Amino acid sequence: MTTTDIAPIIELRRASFGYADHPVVTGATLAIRRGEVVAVLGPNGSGKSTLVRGLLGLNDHLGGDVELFGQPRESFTDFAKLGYVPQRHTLSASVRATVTEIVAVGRLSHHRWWRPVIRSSQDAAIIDRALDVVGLNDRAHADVATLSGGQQRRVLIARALASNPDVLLMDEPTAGVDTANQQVLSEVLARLAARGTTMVIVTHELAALADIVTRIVVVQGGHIAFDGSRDEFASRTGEFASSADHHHHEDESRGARPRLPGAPSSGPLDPQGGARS
Ligand SMILES: Nc1ncnc2c1ncn2[C@@H]1O[C@H](COP(=O)(O)OP(=O)(O)OP(=O)(O)O)[C@@H](O)[C@H]1O
Repeated sequence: MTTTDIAPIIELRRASFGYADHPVVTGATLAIRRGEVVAVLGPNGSGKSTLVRGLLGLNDHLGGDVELFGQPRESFTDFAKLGYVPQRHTLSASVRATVTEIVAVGRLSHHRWWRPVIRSSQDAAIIDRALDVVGLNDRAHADVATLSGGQQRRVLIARALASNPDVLLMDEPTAGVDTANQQVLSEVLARLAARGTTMVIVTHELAALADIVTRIVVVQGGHIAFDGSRDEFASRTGEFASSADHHHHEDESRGARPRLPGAPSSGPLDPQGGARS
């Protein structure tokens, strides 16, 4: 392995993110390396989405450092390397588009904007492969409005995959999806993990992903309260029980107080924000 292989592809050092001048996530220190499958857990409103969106530059960066592929995020431009599947996002029923057309949007970042987008045969092959991974080849020409919520999530994952990202960041990919479709989605994620895809997955359904997750990060009250292996996490299940498999309830999500106990003074918890190496 060369140094570039082991250098983190995402690195936060005491990073803070929020909205306007209001910090929501503070002092987050985290390094994600190639091949890792990281589950981000935590109570509703603890700041998981703010953390993921923050490292992508989608909210305000209020302190500390963010490096993407070894470069400060402020000067980083190659966002095609980061595939993002946003939270609670399905495709609008008012937009008439086929599955292929939506997935093709993932190719846009590979085309210079001033040129008309002419899909090459290489693009077509990549789109095909992305649809194959999410098991939607047979719906390629279907109108997206005719798909179920779970299928639409898979279209969005395929769109992210079509940009050939180095890392996939997914915000609750299985939320609001029925059990059968959750199973299909877990299989999709397992297939991606088997291909060595680096993934950061915000989830309340750890059980569905337990086989593929290599590392768990718990966000609690805007801090990284735990960062460790599945085994370390399992040995502290009691402490973090409410972080995993806590079903999402929209009503209690905003402004909810963290339900997890306070950080103890020893062990993998770091009250300063998780500065562990
Ligand atoms: N667009 C926004 N503008 C202002 N404040 C926001 C915004 N989005 C989130 N917040 C604040 O940040 C806090 C954390 O929200 P965030 O969505 O990051 O939590 P979460 O852990 O992802 O929650 P959930 O599990 O419910 O998705 C919220 O309680 C809210 O106060």
